[in-house]
Amino acid sequence: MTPQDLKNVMSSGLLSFPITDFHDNGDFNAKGYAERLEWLAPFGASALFAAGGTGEYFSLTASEYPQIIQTAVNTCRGKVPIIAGAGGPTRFAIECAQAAEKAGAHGILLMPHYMTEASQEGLAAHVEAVCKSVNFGVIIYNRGITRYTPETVARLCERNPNLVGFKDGVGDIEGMASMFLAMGDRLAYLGGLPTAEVYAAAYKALGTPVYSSAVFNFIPKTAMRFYEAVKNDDQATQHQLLKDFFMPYLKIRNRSAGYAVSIIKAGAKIVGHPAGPVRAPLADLQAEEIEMLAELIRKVEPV
Ligand SMILES: O=C([O-])C(=O)C[C@H](O)[C@@H](O)C(=O)[O-]
Repeated sequence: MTPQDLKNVMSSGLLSFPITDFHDNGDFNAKGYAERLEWLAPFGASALFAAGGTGEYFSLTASEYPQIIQTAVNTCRGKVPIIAGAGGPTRFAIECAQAAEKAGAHGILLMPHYMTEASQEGLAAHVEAVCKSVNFGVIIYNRGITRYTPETVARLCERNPNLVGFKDGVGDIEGMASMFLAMGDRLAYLGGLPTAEVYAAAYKALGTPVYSSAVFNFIPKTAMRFYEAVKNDDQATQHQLLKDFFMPYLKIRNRSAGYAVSIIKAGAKIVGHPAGPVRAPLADLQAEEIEMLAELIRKVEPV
């Protein structure tokens, strides 16, 4: 897939980040992961991000990463494009990006560099080194301490034709509006805040309607229904689902740092597609919280 093709894929539809399956001892469970992707692929997401944030990229080892991406590519070939997470230290991000390209992924989402603060020049050098190490498309991820200004992104785009996408996980409306107005259709934009549904209508009004859904992992039909409601400006359905599901869901998610991922694994288990535990430093939901989540799921997708 060319970088331009990747940009086109990112320009419409609902995208999602599958969780990564682990055995009870924490090892990667390739069979479970393949079964999960087989299950999710037909629900209509326009691309799946393997080993992204919800896929616990930040907890994966260098040796298991290629296996995860290869499993995703092999399982989804001909069904749905696979974009791989890659990030952390520049050289590690390059190793991952090249492994993903070799495995047949369709592009990468360049995750934050972690830990240290960095100047715009430093961030630009990091992104450029990764872009130049591969031929396929690169999407940068605005999140945490990795925050790009429109000037930095404009310079990067001039020098790196394969930089085709910008994913926002910060939620600064002024920042996102400045980026979109400065870069226009040079980039594809993805709203990717934790529980992106809550921001979807606002981002659409800004001119960037595409978002990724983590809840797609366990209520894919509802996630698609919400996406259709946003697409068609059907506020009644959006508000109903926000009231019935998303707002009480946020209350559970906000009980603990890191639950944005743990709650997705809990949801998958509740609907009969368990992916095993999360890895430290995340923690799994408590029994009482799992029961609260199950109750909510029954409201929108009764079995
Ligand atoms: O890696 C990530 O940032 C994500 O997993 C993004 C999520 O899908 C986010 O958009 C959400 O929680 O809906």
